[in-house]
Formats: sequence, C-alpha cells, structure tokens
Amino acid sequence: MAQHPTNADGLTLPAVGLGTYRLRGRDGTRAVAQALDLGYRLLDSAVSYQNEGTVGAGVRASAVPREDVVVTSKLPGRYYARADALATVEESVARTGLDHLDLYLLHWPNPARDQYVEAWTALIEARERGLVRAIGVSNFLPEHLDRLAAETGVVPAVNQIEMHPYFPQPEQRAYDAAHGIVTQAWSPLGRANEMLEDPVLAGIARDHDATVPEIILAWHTRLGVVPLPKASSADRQRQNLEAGRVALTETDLDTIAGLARPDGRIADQDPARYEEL
Ligand SMILES: NC(=O)C1=CN([C@@H]2O[C@H](COP(=O)(O)OP(=O)(O)OC[C@H]3O[C@@H](n4cnc5c(N)ncnc54)[C@H](OP(=O)(O)O)[C@@H]3O)[C@@H](O)[C@H]2O)C=CC1
Ligand SMILES: O=C(O)C(=O)[C@@H](O)[C@H](O)C(=O)CO
Repeated sequence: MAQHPTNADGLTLPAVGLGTYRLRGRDGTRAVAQALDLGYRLLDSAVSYQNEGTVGAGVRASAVPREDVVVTSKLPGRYYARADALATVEESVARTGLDHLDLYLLHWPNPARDQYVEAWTALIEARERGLVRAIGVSNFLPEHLDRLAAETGVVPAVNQIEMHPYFPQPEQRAYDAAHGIVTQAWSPLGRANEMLEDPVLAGIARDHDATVPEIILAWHTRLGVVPLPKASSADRQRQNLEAGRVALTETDLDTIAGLARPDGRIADQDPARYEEL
C-alpha cells in the first residue's frame, strides 16, 4: 500500500485510514478489529466521538501488532487550556487501554476563543512526555497554521480537513503541501450524501469498472491526500481500502475538478467562524 511519510514527527501514514465517527460499543469494536484484519493501519477517533474505548478495544482484539497501527484522537475545544489539554490526552490514552496514542490533533481552531496556540503548546508537551508520538490539527486555515509556526516553531504533522469532489479545497491543500503538512480528508464520501449518486462520477466509475466510492477515494489518493472513510461492513471497508487500485486519467481528474461547488461543504462548518467545543 502507498505510504505518505509525514514531517519530522517521523510517522508513516498508509494511503487510506478508517473513520470511526458513530462506530461505538461492541459493534464498533468488531468493526474496528475487522478493519485492521482486512489491512487498515490508520484509525481516526476523537474525544467527541465517545468511542476511544471502542477503538482501543478493536486494536487489542485484532491480530495486528499494536506497533503497526496509527491510532488517532482529537482534543475538543472545551479542553484547550493547558492543564485541561494535558489531562484530556492522558484520559484518551487511558480510555483506549493502550500505552500511548500515535497521532493527536486539535479538533477545531475555534478562532473566536483564541486558545488554539495554548492548546498546541500542550500537545507539544504531551509529545515530549511520550503520551503521543505525533501531533497535528484539524480544520485549520492558513492563518491559524501561520500562527502556530510563528508562536511555537512547531509545524503540525497533519491537517485533517473536509475534502471530497464537491469541496476539493485546492488552496488549503497547496498550503499544507508547501509546509510539509500531510492533508487528511474527513467525510471523503460526503457522509454518503447525494454525491454517491452523481451522474458524472457514475460515468467515470463505469469507465473503470469501479464503484463511485472507489473513484472518489482513488481521486483523494492521486492528489496525495489520506482519506478517512467510515464504513461498518467488511465489503465496504475492503472496497474503500483497495480503491487506490483505480488508475484515474488526467481527463478524469479534470472532470472531477469541475464538480466543485462554492457551497460544497456537507454542513455549515466554515472553520473561520464555526465553533465546536
Ligand atoms: N476532523 C473533523 O472535524 C471530522 C472528522 N471526521 C472523520 O472522518 C471520518 C469519515 O467521515 P464521515 O463523516 O464518517 O463520512 P464518510 O464520508 O466517510 O461517509 C460515511 C458514510 O458512507 C457510507 N459508506 C462507506 N463506504 C461506502 C461504500 N463503499 N459504498 C457506499 N457507502 C459507503 C457509510 O456507511 P456505513 O454507515 O454503512 O458504514 C457511511 O454512511 C469520520 O468517521 C471521522 O473519523 C468526520 C467529520 C469531521
Ligand atoms: O465528526 C467530527 O469530527 C466533527 O468535528 C463534527 O463536527 C461532525 O462533523 C458533526 O457533524 C457534528 O455535528
């Protein structure tokens, strides 16, 4: 499977990860363990998903060695004060039942509260203490990333953003690439909205004898982005993991670029204004 080496944190990410929003409880644990046994090596959780325990249990239940798995969680904005942030990272580690987490992200910049630099310094400390191996952010815009670099000198390893054919985010991706930040895509399948019925994508899928989700995830991979599709069943998990086998043409890429919509977000969550605590 293709690898996307990140910056100085030294983490190596696989081409596709597993989203876990709404995977909870015993079914969630089974879905996570099944995904690992099918070949997934990157799991995306968050304090807000209330499933770090489920994800950790899935890691322990699978046959895959712990050190081969990149387990991710995210810090919610209500814990951005330094002491809260460090205690929350410790709680995340404890909830997973693992020795450490591999990647920990600030979930949203929440710029009106102006606490994300303080939270970032806490994540730097958490990394120094060995609680997490690598640190990054999610939903950060260039102005937020510029501040982290200017005020702490530490550039995030990862920026996890909404990205799918209706909202392809070329400027943010270019910024991330120019600064050595790996872009991960959340809701890469548009959370199974009408995009999965898009006639243009369906046409490309027919040309490649593939499904629309495979075309979409192959597009992410081709653009150097790590998509994090959430899927429960083995069939969908396998399909998504293997999507990179589809070799899109330059014409396909141009056609998909034409699907971008000015209001293409799946919800009203512009990180310049949106707050999630
Ligand atoms: N950082 C952030 O702010 C955010 C991060 N995320 C992360 O990104 C992950 C993915 O985003 P999410 O919002 O879950 O949405 P996705 O775009 O991953 O879509 C998930 C939906 O697509 C369905 N699906 C998955 N694979 C297929 C397939 N091959 N064919 C048909 N349908 C399919 C799933 O079905 P089923 O339910 O049957 O599995 C589910 O209904 C999250 O789980 C979370 O980890 C998400 C939102 C915000
Ligand atoms: O799922 C996440 O990671 C989020 O950040 C949430 O905002 C999610 O996108 C959502 O829809 C909450 O209503």
